[in-house]
Amino acid sequence: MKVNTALLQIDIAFGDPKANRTKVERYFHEAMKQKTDVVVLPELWTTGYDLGRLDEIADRGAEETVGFISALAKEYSVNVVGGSVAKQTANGDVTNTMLVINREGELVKEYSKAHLFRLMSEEKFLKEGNEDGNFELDGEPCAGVICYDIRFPEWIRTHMLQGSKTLYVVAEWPKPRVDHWRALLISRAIENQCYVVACNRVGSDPNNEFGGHSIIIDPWGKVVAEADDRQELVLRGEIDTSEVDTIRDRMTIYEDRRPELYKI
Ligand SMILES: NC(=O)CCC(=O)C(=O)O
Repeated sequence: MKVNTALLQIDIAFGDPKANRTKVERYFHEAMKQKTDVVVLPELWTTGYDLGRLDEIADRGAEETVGFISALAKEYSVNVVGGSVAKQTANGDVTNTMLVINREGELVKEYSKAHLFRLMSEEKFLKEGNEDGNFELDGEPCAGVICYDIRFPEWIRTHMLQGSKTLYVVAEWPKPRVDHWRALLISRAIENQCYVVACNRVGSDPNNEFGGHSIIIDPWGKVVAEADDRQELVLRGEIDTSEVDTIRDRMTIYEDRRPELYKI
């Protein structure tokens, strides 16, 4: 299946959900000028990393964000891997949660970041998730993870063993480690023989400068499209999930695995 993807690589206003929604709406309309099947947003795009003010700015039950994305998805009949937001749960915890919404405007998946990133103090303010990020869009099996999660190849493999062909990654990845970002994403694509569609932010907040380089990688590890490190833009690329089957049939790594030897 051919899937036209559009990644919104944007700067994020620190702790200002209203300003961020206005910007996302603008870029969303821009993206919809061309045929698009899936729109992807970055990590924590409503609040940025303003973790000290989550009491005030986290989205209760993620209801406001789901309503916002759902309206856009329905208006344009497009699937949305809606980045992640700080979601305040019923018991008062806050999770870093990806929201996936289909063309009908239905919430098809919530995935909460499983690996919290201590270098950005996530473990002090956020609760980790314990569920996987598998979902379907237009009948195709996909997986979604959040930023630091890509450093855990066993977590990505756990998803791919369920049959996913496309890995969506949403991120706020700092510039000083952007070489890790590229290398890790290319490795995840090659070792899992899957498409990787990864949306990062640009700009800076009081603590970090972010590295952009949103990227689409094919299941052979070739870069299909890549943004630079500073520009706000819509990065577009077409993926063809039948390529995944071709490569998996030709080089049979899933059949050749020896899980009985692995000690993890
Ligand atoms: N927001 C994040 O999870 C950042 C992860 C990161 O920077 C890394 O190096 O890993």
